[in-house]
Amino acid sequence: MDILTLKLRGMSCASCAKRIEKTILSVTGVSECSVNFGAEQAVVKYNPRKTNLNKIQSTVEAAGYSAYSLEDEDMMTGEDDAEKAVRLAELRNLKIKLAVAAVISILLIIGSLPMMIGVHLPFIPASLHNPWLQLILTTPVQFWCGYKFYINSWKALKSRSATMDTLIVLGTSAAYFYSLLATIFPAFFVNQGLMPEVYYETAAVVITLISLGKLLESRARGQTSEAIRQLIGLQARDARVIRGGKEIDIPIQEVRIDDIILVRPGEKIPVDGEVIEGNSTVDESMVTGESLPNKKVPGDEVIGATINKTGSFKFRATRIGKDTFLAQIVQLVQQAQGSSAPIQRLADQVTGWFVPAVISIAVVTFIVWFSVTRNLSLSLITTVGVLIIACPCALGLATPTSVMVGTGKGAENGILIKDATSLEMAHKIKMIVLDKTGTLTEGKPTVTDFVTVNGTANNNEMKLLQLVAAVERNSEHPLAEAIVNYTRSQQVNFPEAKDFQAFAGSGVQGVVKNQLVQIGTQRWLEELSINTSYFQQYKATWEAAGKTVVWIAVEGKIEGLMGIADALKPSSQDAVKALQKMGLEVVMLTGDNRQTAEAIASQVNINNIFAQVRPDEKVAVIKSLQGGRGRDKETRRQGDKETRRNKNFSFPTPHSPLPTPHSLVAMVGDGINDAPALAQADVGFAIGTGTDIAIAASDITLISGDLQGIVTAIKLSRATIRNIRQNLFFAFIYNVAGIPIAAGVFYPIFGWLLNPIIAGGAMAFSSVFVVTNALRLRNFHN
Ligand SMILES: Nc1ncnc2c1ncn2[C@@H]1O[C@H](COP(=O)(O)OP(=O)(O)OP(=O)(O)O)[C@@H](O)[C@H]1O
Ligand SMILES: [Cu+]
Ligand SMILES: [Mg+2]
Repeated sequence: MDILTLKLRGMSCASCAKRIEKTILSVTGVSECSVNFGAEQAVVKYNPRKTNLNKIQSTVEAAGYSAYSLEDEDMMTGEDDAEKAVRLAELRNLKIKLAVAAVISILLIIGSLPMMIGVHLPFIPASLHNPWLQLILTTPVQFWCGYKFYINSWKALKSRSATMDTLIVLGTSAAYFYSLLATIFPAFFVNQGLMPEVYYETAAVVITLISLGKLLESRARGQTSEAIRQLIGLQARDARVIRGGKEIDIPIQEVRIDDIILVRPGEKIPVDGEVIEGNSTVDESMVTGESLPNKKVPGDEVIGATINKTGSFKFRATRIGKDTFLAQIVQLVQQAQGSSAPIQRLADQVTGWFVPAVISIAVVTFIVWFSVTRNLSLSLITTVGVLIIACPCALGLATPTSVMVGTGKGAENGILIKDATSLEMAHKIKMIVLDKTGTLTEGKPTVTDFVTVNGTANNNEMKLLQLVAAVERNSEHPLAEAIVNYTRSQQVNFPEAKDFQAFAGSGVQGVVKNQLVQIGTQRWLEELSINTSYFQQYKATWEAAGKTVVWIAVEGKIEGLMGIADALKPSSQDAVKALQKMGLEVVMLTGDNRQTAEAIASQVNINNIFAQVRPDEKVAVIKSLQGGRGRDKETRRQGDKETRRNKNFSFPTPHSPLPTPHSLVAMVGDGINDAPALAQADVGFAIGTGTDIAIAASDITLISGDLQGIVTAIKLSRATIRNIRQNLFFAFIYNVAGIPIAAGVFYPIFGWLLNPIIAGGAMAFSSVFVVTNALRLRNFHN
């Protein structure tokens, strides 16, 4: 199965999106397709052996739209020049037509003003009231300015469907042709006992207003994808590479992997790479959202599009083109913007049958009015009003535009939201589970204490350290790294270890110089029946200070104890406080010892702790906090399997009673060993520091390690959902209230009727309102 993202053109409203979706799905070999009207994109899942891009494209074209693939190459350059020229020409054309239509509409309104308000206005020339002149004025508006509506509805008709264009064409044509008959054969109407009234201004003004609405809407919609444009704009244009011993400036597209690139102070770093010479500080805020500049020394990674501050350095390019960190962010945000939120489902269902329903209502309106009143004009006016006001375009725009602005805003703050579903879920979170190491703490532990049973005589201390480091060198656990670094700093060389084994969440073992060395938790060593009744005082003091205590046994006997400290992130305290203030239950989940966990937890004011939880048990903890709920996504199933395999799992008791487990649970982890738990959680936040991010398992990635990002993400989600609700409410109310008024349901009671001109204005501005409201989200800040 391949996945393809298509850029679409020619859609006029949400029912077009539905139609394209159906069209693409009808292609054999396509299994899934979702079209996003706001982003003008389609995501297609297809079997490459049964179909291809060309076939899909030509099917879309046959339905009257155009589609082209978002090629990897263009992704970073945005639309190409030819594409842009076409769009600008179209825009100019639209503006000219609009200007013509507006001038004519004003003349027509002036001409029919005396009739409308029933007063004779001497300064208005009588000729403007002449139906023949009005006919001459209106005809170009109807067929030249309104040409697009005819074309679009004809295309829709050909594939046996109807869109908002159909409604506009039906409504305005009814007004136009009725007036035409009344102009040519007034006698016919008089004979029937009817006034030969004309409604030219209705047709012309409706077309003008809707065109104006479209123009404003497309302009506003252009701004919703501003975040992407800004991201792409961050890219450097060229790079100074060293080739053949010479420094040359080349465009960034020509940079190859392993090129050596020179960066001077104040310059943009062109691509991703690794520093090989020199050092500097780099402002990475545009990508990570983290405001403090980062120090860079040889061996450190640099990210393309970030800005070099103080020093000059050389680096080796490791990722270019679409593989760079920035390109991946752009791609991710684009995908998220194109996805649809569950909250949109209802609106989608409604728009699916909206147009046919409206046409039926219009027909019924006409029949009822005509048979009751025998008044052709009144029947016509109500029918046209229904056709015009009932357009569901605002409904189709309500969610996608807010999602686009919301996800873009996230990216601006260093928060990558995977899809609209995650964005929506985040506002419902009731409980948030924080991993300790690497999430609340820096994840860069250092050995602070080391004691041995036999004291320091005979260099005994260093000999033990040698054994420990020999084993730990084989482990990739952060604690192991701390121990190895400590050993190196003591200038101790260490031998090879044999039979290395790691026990997740417990410790490691290996054979060094024919001795079995075991390093890990007290619990584990006790399980191995090793007497751990030593060092009670040290253990208690270190743990109370929030240090991790690591036990060392050689040949089944305790020989030493290490205290390892991992500093709290500066942001942790405030972030936890903010989360609690938002009404969230904050829980800590860690593999570390209870006392250590408690010490850390008390520093940040967390009361609910799950300690000594093995990595494979974390999924089960999350699941039980969710009330044993299973999840539907594929990744979540993976998590379930994980727990089932672990049959002996007994649920660890939390420190204090937790609230009833039913709420939505979010998990925050460093994204590597916490992956299954992140996938199990309703919303998984991955802490991705630098370029080292595990986006796959999480729903939201915080590019910098700052926990404040969680607060921002939840606030952003809440703001977005509020915005969507406003939009949906407005869009629904507008249609729900507008249709009966236009149909004249209230006419007999209150004398309410909706002039089609007002209906046209309301319809045109409903979508402008929705998009403008979504753009308000751009002002979001936490
Ligand atoms: N390589 C190792 N060397 C020494 N001790 C280890 C090692 N691996 C695990 N341990 C012990 O097992 C405990 C649990 O490890 P685990 O990886 O599950 O959690 P953690 O990284 O300490 O905390 P968190 O769950 O918050 O990330 C550690 O606190 C440590 O005491
Ligand atoms: Cu519409
Ligand atoms: Mg860990």
